Amino acid sequence: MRFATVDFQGSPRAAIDFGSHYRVTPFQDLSEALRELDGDIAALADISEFETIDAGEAILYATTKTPHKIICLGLNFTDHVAEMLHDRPAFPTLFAKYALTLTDPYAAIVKPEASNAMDWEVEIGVVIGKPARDVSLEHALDHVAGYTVVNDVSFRDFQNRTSQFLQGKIFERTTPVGPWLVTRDEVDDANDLAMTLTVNGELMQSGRSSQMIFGIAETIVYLSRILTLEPGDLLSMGTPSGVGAGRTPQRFLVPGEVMESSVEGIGVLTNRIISTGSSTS
Ligand SMILES: NC(=O)N[C@@H](O)C(=O)O
Repeated sequence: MRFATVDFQGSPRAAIDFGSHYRVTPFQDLSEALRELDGDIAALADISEFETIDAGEAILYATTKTPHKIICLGLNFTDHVAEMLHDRPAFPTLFAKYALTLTDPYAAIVKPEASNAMDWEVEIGVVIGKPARDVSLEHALDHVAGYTVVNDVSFRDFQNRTSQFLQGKIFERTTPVGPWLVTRDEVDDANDLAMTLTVNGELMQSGRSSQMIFGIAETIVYLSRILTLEPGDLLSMGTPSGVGAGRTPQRFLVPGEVMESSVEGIGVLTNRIISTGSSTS
């Protein structure tokens, strides 16, 4: 099944994708729906109270607009570790983002005046279903509601100011998520999906999630030793090689450019970079 957060009469709503139309539920987004349904995404389809909107008219918002936690892995693809001149990490390199950092799958993204090193990173997003605490590798994927696409847009000049990534990863409304949440049964093996990113149609990143150093189940086990992963939380699994900072000469995004971030079997994000003061709609 495929789910999305869509606009309904001006506000976001969790919805089920029925191809020609969306069935719109009372929940404000998929994270809230998962929290209210104890992580059982399939139960969303049984909600009796709903409206419908034509798929052609649907405006899609960030799949998860209100996650309690957004936990990201850095340096999790062997070729990206190499291009960034880092050593292979012994443990997952973690950083967080805030809900205010997230934006919609087709939104224009404002290039902040403060940064001149805006970069792209296509990633697989994992949306948590059932709460996960101290889970085993065998059962780890049972806690996954589904997958989505994330572009971990990064600001290298801020990111490299200190040993911590955070300040280069949390600029307001710069991380698109979506277009859909695709349930596990629809994805053959999320640990072996093709991932690409283009800028103005030029291929920048082309990798497979099979290059991940820490896989999805392993990461859930690792994090669940630290804290409870709650329904609607978003994990972002890291990016393959081909980022702007890894190139010679380095290349960064400027207003007018368009990124397309795609993950096989899940979807494509399309985002134009605009300058401050331009309208985002
Ligand atoms: N370099 C860098 O920030 N990379 C991470 O975000 C990543 O590996 O995904």
